Amino acid sequence: MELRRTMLFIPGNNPGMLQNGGVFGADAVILDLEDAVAPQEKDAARLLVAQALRFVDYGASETVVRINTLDTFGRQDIKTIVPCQPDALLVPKVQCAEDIHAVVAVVAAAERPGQKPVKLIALIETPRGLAEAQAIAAADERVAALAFGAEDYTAAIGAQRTKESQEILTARMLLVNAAAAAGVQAIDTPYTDVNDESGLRQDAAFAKQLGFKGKLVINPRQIDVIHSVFNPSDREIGWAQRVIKAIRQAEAEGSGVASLDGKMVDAPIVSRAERILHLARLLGLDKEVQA
Ligand SMILES: CC(C)(COP(=O)(O)OP(=O)(O)OC[C@H]1O[C@@H](n2cnc3c(N)ncnc32)[C@H](O)[C@@H]1OP(=O)(O)O)[C@@H](O)C(=O)NCCC(=O)NCCSC(=O)C[C@@](O)(CC(=O)O)C(=O)O
Ligand SMILES: [Mg+2]
Repeated sequence: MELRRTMLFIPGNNPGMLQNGGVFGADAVILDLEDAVAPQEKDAARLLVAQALRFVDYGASETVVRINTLDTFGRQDIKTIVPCQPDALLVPKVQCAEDIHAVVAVVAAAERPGQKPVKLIALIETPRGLAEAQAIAAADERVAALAFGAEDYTAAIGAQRTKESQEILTARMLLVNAAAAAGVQAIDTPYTDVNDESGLRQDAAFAKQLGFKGKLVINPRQIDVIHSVFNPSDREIGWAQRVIKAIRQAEAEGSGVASLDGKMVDAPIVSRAERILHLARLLGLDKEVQA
């Protein structure tokens, strides 16, 4: 499982930001050729991003490039970018499984022999894309995650965007379900007020509660806040360890159900605890913790 707690957008036409983007510790950097770049700057940005992939050290961050749609600049983006070996492409405004098939065909033709296959992350930000999200997620084995773009989505459905975000609750839940049904990750929309740390913390905590595995990020100051939310807390790790202990003891006594703090522990609780411990191990947080 890839860690994608934070995926930092870096405008593809900003050499300074492209140069420094690796130092912030985001799980992924998204070098953006789409909406952060004006049409007259697309060609220059594409070359800058290609150079960045070759020469900038993004450390442990997954390298992702947001391409344009195939009916605009996307084909040229793929031809130039894929040979520079990004880990993944973020495909915007995906409407249906056929959009993924079309991108896969262009990507496969652009890959060099022996190159590690480039993964795809589908950005779901249109009403049709949301309606088809499960088919999109299952369209090809390259699809590793669905990401949600709430600004384009709410604009398209004519909803008013609010801090409370009630208007995107259903969309968020549908997206998490579609991703889970296809066995891929769900990544939440960016929080656009970069100066509102407590709002970001609340928003990220709610996204985690809904089942998202991380968030798109627009500013480096948002990264630590989001990591602290998506990292399992000592309390969660301690609870998970006690769940595993309790179920092992019950199994040794011939039962598949245990009791912990007066609450039933059975298979789904155990699998939640195992997911927490798996994430804790990935993050090196799997020390003995007392809840
Ligand atoms: C928001 C703001 C203007 C704030 O500026 P500020 O100046 O207040 O930032 P400060 O914090 O003061 O910066 C302190 C230092 O960090 C550096 N620094 C800042 N941001 C950095 C960064 N991202 N990467 C590397 N470095 C960075 C900066 O250069 C400075 O470095 P230095 O001068 O050396 O000290 C700035 O962050 C920014 O431009 N973000 C990227 C915005 C963007 O990419 N949007 C498009 C993608 S979203 C999207 O498309 C979603 C969606 O698809 C969703 C949907 O559909 O719903 C859609 O369509 O909307
Ligand atoms: Mg968008």
